[in-house]
Amino acid sequence: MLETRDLTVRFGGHVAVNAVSCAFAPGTLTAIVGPNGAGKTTYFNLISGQIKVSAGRVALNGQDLTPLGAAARAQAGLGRAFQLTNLFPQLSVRENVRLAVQARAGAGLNLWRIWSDRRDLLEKTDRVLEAVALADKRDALAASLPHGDQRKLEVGILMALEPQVFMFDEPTAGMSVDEVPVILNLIRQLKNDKTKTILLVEHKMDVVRELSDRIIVLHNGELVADGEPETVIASPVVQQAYLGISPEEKEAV
Ligand SMILES: Nc1ncnc2c1ncn2[C@@H]1O[C@H](COP(=O)(O)OP(=O)(O)OP(=O)(O)O)[C@@H](O)[C@H]1O
Repeated sequence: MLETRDLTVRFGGHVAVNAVSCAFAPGTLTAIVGPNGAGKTTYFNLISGQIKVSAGRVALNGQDLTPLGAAARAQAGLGRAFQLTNLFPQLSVRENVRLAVQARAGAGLNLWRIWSDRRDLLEKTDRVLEAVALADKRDALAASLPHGDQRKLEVGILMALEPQVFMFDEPTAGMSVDEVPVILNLIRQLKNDKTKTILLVEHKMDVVRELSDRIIVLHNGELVADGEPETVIASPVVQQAYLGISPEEKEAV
């Protein structure tokens, strides 16, 4: 169970995330929605350890992660897709995944190690490449891939690391229409696993509606709604705060 308790961060006088308490169970996908500037990415940054909290705590399976930096939190089981910064651009697609598989297996990050004795790790690398639909591009340099393929590779790296918690911040941003379903399928596969905790920041409501078991809404840094997707989407607070229409206007439409 991932939990945030009274999680708060202030930037100068501005409270970007304000006392957010929430728990996320394994086997669930929670979408985090809210208008621009609501604090969604900042909430993610506080959870994954990219920024320090002003107050409150983050815990995973009862372990207090708050004092830990981002790397230690990743070790503890938090996995976040980082808009391509996880990639090694000058390595091939396969080597990128292979290093993640190797790291997960505790085999270290030595690219030159002889791999023939670890057939299981090579097989896992190939399984991940199949899963992210990059098997036919395995020998291409990561840097040479189109944007959508780089995002898929990043998800593959994350899958190879097998974190307990997967955090996706607008995973389909900048993708072409035909690439979007591949990423959504991957997230669906992770969800079907039933053991992973998945958090998704997403603006596209159709994606949110389709994938999520639960939606939480942030507005001005505060948690203002939390519940089943249909109920939350229909709630006045979302109609007003997120979609920008008041219930009266909606009547008129
Ligand atoms: N490092 C920072 N220093 C100062 N202010 C910041 C910092 N990071 C975020 N903010 C402010 O905190 C607020 C929340 O920003 P955040 O990026 O978390 O919102 P968001 O909900 O993810 O928005 P979007 O949907 O546009 O990505 C904004 O007002 C933003 O300007």
